[in-house]
Amino acid sequence: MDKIEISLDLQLSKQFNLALDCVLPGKGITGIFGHSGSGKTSLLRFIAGLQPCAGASLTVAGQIWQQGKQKLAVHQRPLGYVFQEASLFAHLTVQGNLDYARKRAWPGTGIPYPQIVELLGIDGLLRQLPDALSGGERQRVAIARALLVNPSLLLMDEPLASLDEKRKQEFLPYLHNLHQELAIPVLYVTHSLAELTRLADYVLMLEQGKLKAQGSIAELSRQLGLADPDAPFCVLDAVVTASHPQWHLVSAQSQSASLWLPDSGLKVGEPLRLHILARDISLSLGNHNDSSILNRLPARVESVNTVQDAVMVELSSNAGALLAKISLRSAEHLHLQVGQSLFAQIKSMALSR
Ligand SMILES: Nc1ncnc2c1ncn2[C@@H]1O[C@H](COP(=O)(O)OP(=O)(O)OP(=O)(O)O)[C@@H](O)[C@H]1O
Repeated sequence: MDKIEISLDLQLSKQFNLALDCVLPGKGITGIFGHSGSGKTSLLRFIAGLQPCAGASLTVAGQIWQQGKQKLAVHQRPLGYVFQEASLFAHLTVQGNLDYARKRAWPGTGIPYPQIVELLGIDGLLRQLPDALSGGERQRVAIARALLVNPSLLLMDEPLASLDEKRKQEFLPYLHNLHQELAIPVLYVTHSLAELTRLADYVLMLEQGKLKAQGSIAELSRQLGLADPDAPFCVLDAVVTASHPQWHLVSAQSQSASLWLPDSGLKVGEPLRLHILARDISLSLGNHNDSSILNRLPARVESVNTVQDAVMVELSSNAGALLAKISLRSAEHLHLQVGQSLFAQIKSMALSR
């Protein structure tokens, strides 16, 4: 019931066909990820009702948006849409833009207005005109406006694309905070792995209009981590379990493993998404407790692949799937083989959010 069910076969041009049959979670952020031209925006446009597709079907949280001849028009779909560039009304102040959305809100209880304003940090901008805002501020207002219509589904098409790297980093915490509060699903289009692994709970990977993979970030961790040739990584979800102020460290639980990591003002109970570079994981045949490395996880070698001048080792551990990048020399020295048991070592200082 509480899901998004999509089935479409859309011939957009002679060369491009978007064909999908999938069920997405009815809560949390689903990242729609793929290279340029893979069909991400076309999928959002179909969901919004902007891209017609005969014979397709779409159900959102039990409500049929399209099936057979039945089809809700664009204005009948309770959704919010945030585009790459914020499309605010230039003649209205920020307050005016927000009021416009509030007057058109769908019935039901969404996040209350004062909380939306606070979560997106736009309280000080309400009297300004859109032209006086920075790109990041405009996008925050655009998100607030999209939420104020009390949507059942929020569509975001590369909302950070127009921001420079510094502004993106400033913006991400707002999305992160919002994520904690939102009860509705968000479909978030991006081709940035960093954004995806930081924000998404679930991923739909597209390739040339077809579904390449779908699953939780943890399930697709290896596939996603290997997709970044410059800095392969793995992702672990953890929860802070204890604080150790005397060492400026916290303990966090990831599946059944306990990890040490730097205390950057983290609270006990706080969920974390750890992004670990493959080059920050070393391997050892024994459990060397005489080293400075605090995190030593028993692991099993799942695959060993030589990639250019290094060796990528996929591992399973009681913290989740790991990826280690080691030298050819080290791989030879350890006689690495699939099925081998060893220890994955991760410096606490290498564990960052
Ligand atoms: N209305 C249309 N008519 C014909 N072809 C279209 C139409 N809309 C999109 N396409 C084609 O469909 C393909 C997918 O486009 P789409 O914009 O959905 O990809 P994308 O993954 O969002 O790309 P990007 O990341 O570059 O925005 C492209 O080859 C595009 O040229």
